[in-house]
Amino acid sequence: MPTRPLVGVIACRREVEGHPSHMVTDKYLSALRDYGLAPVMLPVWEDISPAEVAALTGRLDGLVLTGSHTNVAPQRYAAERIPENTRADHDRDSLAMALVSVALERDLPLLGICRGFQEINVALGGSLYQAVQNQPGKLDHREPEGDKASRYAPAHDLAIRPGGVLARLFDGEQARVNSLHQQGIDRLAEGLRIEAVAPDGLVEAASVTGARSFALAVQWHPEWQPGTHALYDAIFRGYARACEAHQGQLTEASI
Ligand SMILES: N[C@@H](CCC(=O)NCCCC(=O)O)C(=O)O
Repeated sequence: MPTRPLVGVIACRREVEGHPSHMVTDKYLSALRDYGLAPVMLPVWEDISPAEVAALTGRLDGLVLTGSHTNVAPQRYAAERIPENTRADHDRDSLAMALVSVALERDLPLLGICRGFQEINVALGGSLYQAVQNQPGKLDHREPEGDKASRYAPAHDLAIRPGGVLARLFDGEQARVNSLHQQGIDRLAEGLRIEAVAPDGLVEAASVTGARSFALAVQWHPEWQPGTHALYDAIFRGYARACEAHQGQLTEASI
């Protein structure tokens, strides 16, 4: 019986009922499940060792770096924390940086979402605006008020760059996407290709130049009801195909 590709999903550290915990919100896991994948949560410790990372990822067919209300530590891109930057998760930062290297070294399909997009940029040498709304000429990209349907509703236009990964996945040069982030791409890392921008010029998606597998990261949240949004659906279909291909390679290799 064919097994589903196994996809590692990075956790966040939270306190649950008074206990330190590792968690992933369901929408990431259910979206991966709905597209035929088997998601598994990857726990995060700041002092995780390379051997532990290798053991956690050795059987995976893909990696997903999710969104989170916490922020990548500004020290990781040689910046001082600003007052608007109030939430950190150093345990998550540590594994996220390691997973970017693992994905690219081992051609593991990599999907970054929101904080995950920012992590990939920082891991590859880029930097972030800690409060995009403070930048002259930039929109306020923060999470709107209201119920979840309102918060994850399309919030701004998106211009998709022709000839890239996203343009190959999605037949269209324009879309509208949700927006739930205060931070954003300042200096784009070398080795990343711009795939889409917001009306204010903020980079909203990038791919890893020369990656031999799927390596795409987006600032918005395609895991939110992807079946109702053509662009979100195209991203998850493309990612699932890449994970299936990786699984096939492993299966062939294991014969
Ligand atoms: N904290 C960063 C990234 C924002 C982000 O990932 N938001 C996710 C909200 C919760 C979820 O849907 O997972 C920033 O503010 O830029």
